[in-house]
Amino acid sequence: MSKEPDRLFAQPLGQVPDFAFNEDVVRVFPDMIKRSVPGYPTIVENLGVLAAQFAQPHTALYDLGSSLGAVTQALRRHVRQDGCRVIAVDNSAAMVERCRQYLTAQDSMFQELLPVEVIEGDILALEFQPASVVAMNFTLQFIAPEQRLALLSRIRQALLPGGALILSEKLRFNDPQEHALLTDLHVAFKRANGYSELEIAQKRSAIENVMKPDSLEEHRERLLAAGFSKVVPWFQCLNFASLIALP
Ligand SMILES: Nc1ncnc2c1ncn2[C@@H]1O[C@H](C[S@+](CC[C@H]([NH3+])C(=O)[O-])CC(=O)[O-])[C@@H](O)[C@H]1O
Ligand SMILES: O=C(O)C(=O)Cc1ccccc1
Repeated sequence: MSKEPDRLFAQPLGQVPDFAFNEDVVRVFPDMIKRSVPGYPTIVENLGVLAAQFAQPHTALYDLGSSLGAVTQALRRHVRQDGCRVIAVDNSAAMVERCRQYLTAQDSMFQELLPVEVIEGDILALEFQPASVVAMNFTLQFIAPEQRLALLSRIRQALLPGGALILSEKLRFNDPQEHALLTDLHVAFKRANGYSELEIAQKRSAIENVMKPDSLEEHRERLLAAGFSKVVPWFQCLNFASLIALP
């Protein structure tokens, strides 16, 4: 894993460009996500444990918006069902290239890992194979809001009985006081992880046009509208949460 620290927003940028998953972000991504998303390491590790409970023999396990493949690596280590394969999908060429390198490194360190395919492509254009596990770890929030229901409906159609969608997202809150409190506490988390006020402010303006969080209520209603039968939150740390949605 690259150990390069995230200083992408440390200098005044004048006009802050919209956030993009480009080569600069790829270089610092492991550090950036760990210092920016409270609970991220816990979510990734437990996602493997959860997935192992839902995986069905001879099915696909998807990691949608796989970035550098942290979730894919957890799936490959934890799932022991016969004949499962992991399909990781990301539309950032820079992410996909580095992800493939990390997975090759994982292959050389562990035996009996699930086979994996990394696809460079848009998850909105993906033809889903029958799947028992679909993980979207902080990816739906980057999909245009008007496309989210259709995507979740297609995931629901691909999911087999006994399977699950595991959906992690940054949340917003309808109650203004709750929203302000958890947003302030997230800023405190970033500060405690060494980000300056300038870094925090510039990152906020970089992501505000490209990342649109929903509330827990919106997620639940949309998942039910997409045909899921049950939505169970299993983790929340400040304004970041992860849900299990059952077909
Ligand atoms: N339409 C799309 N199609 C495919 N990929 C997309 C699309 N839109 C965005 N992405 C990809 O979704 C990923 C979101 S990061 C996921 C972290 C990872 N899951 C992790 O657990 O480490 C979340 C974050 O950085 O907050 C990026 O790699 C984008 O290129
Ligand atoms: O940094 C933030 O404030 C976030 O909300 C999370 C995040 C993490 C990594 C890339 C983009 C957004």
